[in-house]
Amino acid sequence: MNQIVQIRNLQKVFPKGNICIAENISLDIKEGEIFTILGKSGSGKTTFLRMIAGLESPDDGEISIDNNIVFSKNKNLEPKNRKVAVVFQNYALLPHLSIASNITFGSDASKQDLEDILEKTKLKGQENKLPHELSGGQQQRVALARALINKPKILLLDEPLSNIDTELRAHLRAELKEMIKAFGITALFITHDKEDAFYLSDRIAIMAGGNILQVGTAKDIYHHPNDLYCANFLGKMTQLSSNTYIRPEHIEISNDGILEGIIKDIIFYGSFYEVIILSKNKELLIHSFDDKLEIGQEIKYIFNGEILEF
Ligand SMILES: Nc1ncnc2c1ncn2[C@@H]1O[C@H](COP(=O)(O)OP(=O)(O)OP(=O)(O)O)[C@@H](O)[C@H]1O
Repeated sequence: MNQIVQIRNLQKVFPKGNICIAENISLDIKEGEIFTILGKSGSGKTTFLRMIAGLESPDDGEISIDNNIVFSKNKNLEPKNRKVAVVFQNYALLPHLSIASNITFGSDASKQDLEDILEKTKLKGQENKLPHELSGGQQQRVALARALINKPKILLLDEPLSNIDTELRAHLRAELKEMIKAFGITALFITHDKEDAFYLSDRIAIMAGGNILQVGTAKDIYHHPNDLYCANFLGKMTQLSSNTYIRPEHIEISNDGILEGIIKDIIFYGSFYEVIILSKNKELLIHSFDDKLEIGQEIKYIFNGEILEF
């Protein structure tokens, strides 16, 4: 697979407050993949995306898109010359403009381009409506159509799913993935939400304090976190010794177990139970599907998955 975005030694410090926002970041994004930057608020995700888009200047380093250097010591291409398009939080649609005008706003796309994109985003027949007359899913498609009409090489998505209520969010997330994959476009998605990242991404980079801590598939980073920060960020764990940890799904309540404990609490999460076990004065977290367990019950357990060591 071709590398469509190549980032080398990217550095950026905001002088006010001396905030290091990119500390020597190097990474590659492959053609056709959905690549996610996952990090807590303030980790530097938005600034990173803005540097790729050309909306913020790095202090040092190099960015190439589609084999063209768009930023280096001697070069800083305008956003419109970078073959990128940005989908902003809440889509940033213009409320008083028709769907057609929203899609073509600021673009020199032809009538045929508009027709094509309306067709591809299943918005044919909606072009004369105003944004508020469309459903959440349709509004998202307008935002994608507006981004895609200029045929960018990479789609940059700045937390498009935040501030949307849970039910609609799940629907929009599914449609977003379907659309991106149908267009076959490379996408860089930034989010603080682990679930969105796991759902959408081919690969994920974990960002903290302007650093990329780990890059991999969701499975890679969940099962083989590089450090304790990544491990904790991606899911719950029980500490077993000074440097060993285990995920709740890797402890099993079983009569074959040689370790013993007593159930201290059971929390119902809908599709599974989180069971807190007291064993040798230590609390262990277990995820279980067994709906016969009771608080106070004596149980035996085994470790049935990898023990993480840092
Ligand atoms: N123009 C600026 N000047 C000074 N500091 C800035 C500027 N833009 C962002 N920052 C600071 O840089 C840090 C990272 O901001 P950034 O928005 O890139 O992070 P983020 O991970 O996207 O967070 P969020 O999800 O909250 O937007 C924050 O502490 C922010 O206050």
